[in-house]
Order: sequence, then C-alpha cells, then structure tokens
Amino acid sequence: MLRIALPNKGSLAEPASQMLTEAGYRQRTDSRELVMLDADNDTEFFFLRPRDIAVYVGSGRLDVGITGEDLLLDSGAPAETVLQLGFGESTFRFAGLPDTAGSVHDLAGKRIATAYPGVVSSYLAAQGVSAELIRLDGAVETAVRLEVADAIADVVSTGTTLRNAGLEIFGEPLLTSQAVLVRRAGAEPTPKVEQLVRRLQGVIIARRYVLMDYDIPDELVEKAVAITPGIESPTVAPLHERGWSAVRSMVLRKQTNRIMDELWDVGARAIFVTDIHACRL
Ligand SMILES: Nc1ncnc2c1ncn2[C@@H]1O[C@H](COP(=O)(O)OP(=O)(O)OP(=O)(O)O)[C@@H](O)[C@H]1O
Ligand SMILES: O=P(O)(O)OC[C@H]1O[C@H](OP(=O)(O)OP(=O)(O)O)[C@H](O)[C@@H]1O
Ligand SMILES: [Mg+2]
Repeated sequence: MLRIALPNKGSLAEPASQMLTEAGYRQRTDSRELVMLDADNDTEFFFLRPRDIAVYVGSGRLDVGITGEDLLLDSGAPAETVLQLGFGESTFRFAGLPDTAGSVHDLAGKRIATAYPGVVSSYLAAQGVSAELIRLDGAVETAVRLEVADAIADVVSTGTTLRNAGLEIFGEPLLTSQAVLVRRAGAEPTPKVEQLVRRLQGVIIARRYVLMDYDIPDELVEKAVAITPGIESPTVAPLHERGWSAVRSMVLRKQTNRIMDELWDVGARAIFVTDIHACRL
C-alpha cells in the first residue's frame, strides 16, 4: 500500500488534490475527511498540515508527501525533494516600513517576525547577521504596526498583503519556493513510488506542453523542425500530395503563438495545436 501525505488546507491543498486527480487517483469529496483509501490504486491518502508533512514523511511512516520547498527547509526534517510540481510558487522576502533597511545587514540587532524561523535563522547565519527572531503563527505583516517586530520575513506571492500593511520588500529573496513531492532522505524508490512519480511527471508535461501539427514543403522541413525540435525528435510523415510533409512536435504551451508565427513565416500551413490529455515520456 502506497501512503501519501497531502495538504489538508491552505494554498497548496486544492492544486495538490487536482494534480492527483489528473494523475488518476481518487480524491476526497469532503474537506473534513483526514484519511482516504483509494483501493483501485492500492493507495492511502493522509490529509495533514502542510507544515507537518515533511516531519511525517521524514519519520518514515508515510512514503511520500506534497509540501512547499520553503516548508520542507523550515522543518529541518530528514526529507528530500523527489520532484518539483510547478505550482504553489512563491518567494520568501524581508519587508519593513519604508526606509527600515536596505539589506539583510541592516537587520543586525533588530527583531524579525516570522512563521518560518528555520528558514530565516539559517539565512541570517549564512549572511553572518545576528538578529532576534519573533516566532509568530501567521499574519506576520501586522507585527510591525503593533511594534512587536522591526521587520518581517514571509511568503510573498502577489505582494498585496505587504502593500496593504504599508510594508516594502528589501534585500535579496531568501529563497524561491514551489510545491514538491518529498520522501524520507535517502529512501530507496519503491515501484509504487516510481509509478506515482511517472504519473505526476505525465501531468506536469501535459500541462506545460501542447502538440503542434503542420504541413511544410519537403525542402523546408529542416528549417521548420529547427523551430520545433520537440523533446526527443519530431515525427515527419509524407503528405498524400507529393512534395509536402506533415510534422508533429511537442511545443511549450507558453511559446505556442510565437512558434506558429515563425512557422508561418518559414512557409508552414495548416498549423494545428492540440492539448495533451495525459502522457508518459
Ligand atoms: N499566496 C500564498 N500565500 C501563502 N503561501 C503560499 C502562497 N502561494 C504559495 N504558497 C506556498 O504555500 C505553502 C504555505 O501553505 P500553508 O498552507 O502553510 O499556508 P497558507 O496557504 O498561508 O495557509 P494558512 O492560511 O493555513 O496559513 C508554502 O509552501 C508557500 O510557499
Ligand atoms: O503576496 P500575497 O499574494 O499577498 O500572499 C502572501 C500572503 O499570503 C499568506 O498569508 P495567508 O493569507 O495565508 O495568512 P497567514 O499569514 O495567516 O498564513 C502569506 O503568509 C502572506 O501573508
Ligand atoms: Mg499562511
């Protein structure tokens, strides 16, 4: 039986469940359900606090889990990343009232509020800065206004929360983060975990790429496939009309329109783009 930890709440919960649904696993219908059996896939899901997931997985009681890179690092648990999942992206930044500080070095001797003391203390140590950490559970932006801290260190996504609190980012990002699949550090991959990873990779590729088909005069095939090299190699097949070829290739979704324009300029016609529903590469 494969045992997987998933976030029960917060920013990562919904996209993590969505990714597992797309990978062919059953997901809970009631958000109060904390354990769920997917008998068809011989898999059990445990819905836990995202902050605790690396701790459970690091203990070896659960095979793998989905959490944030920042939460994994903060936990200090003996768990490691197997696969980056491409959602839950954020940066981790210092912020304060305007003109509080220009860089991390201006924080020496100051009070910094954070819900991620592990991340912040190891960053400060690496920078050789000694400061007092005020460990809060969340909504840390308010700590400056209430004079509990001189600055904060927190997750920033759109920056709206900071702006609303009248705070400004300063210094370099402490880290960038995204959702990851984690396992116990040094764990041997089992066939069930390898199958899960292949399924998740299939979802990631299907989201990131589209299939592009087009027709091109034979003498221009080399020029066209240089624009659409694909992941391995494009498929080139003869059209019934002599002198023309059909090409099929995988293309990054976000480059679709630029590539269609380039292909058109080279002489390609009948260019079609199709979503990939699922794949194994
Ligand atoms: N806008 C965001 N706000 C908070 N966390 C985010 C955001 N975008 C991505 N994340 C990531 O989500 C994880 C934090 O999830 P967590 O559930 O602990 O916090 P949350 O979404 O703030 O929920 P809660 O309201 O329970 O604090 C981190 O890995 C963080 O980088
Ligand atoms: O840059 P933004 O898009 O505004 O997002 C970042 C904010 O969102 C999160 O807070 P959340 O709402 O989860 O509350 P919390 O601080 O209690 O965790 C995070 O802690 C930041 O405060
Ligand atoms: Mg939060």
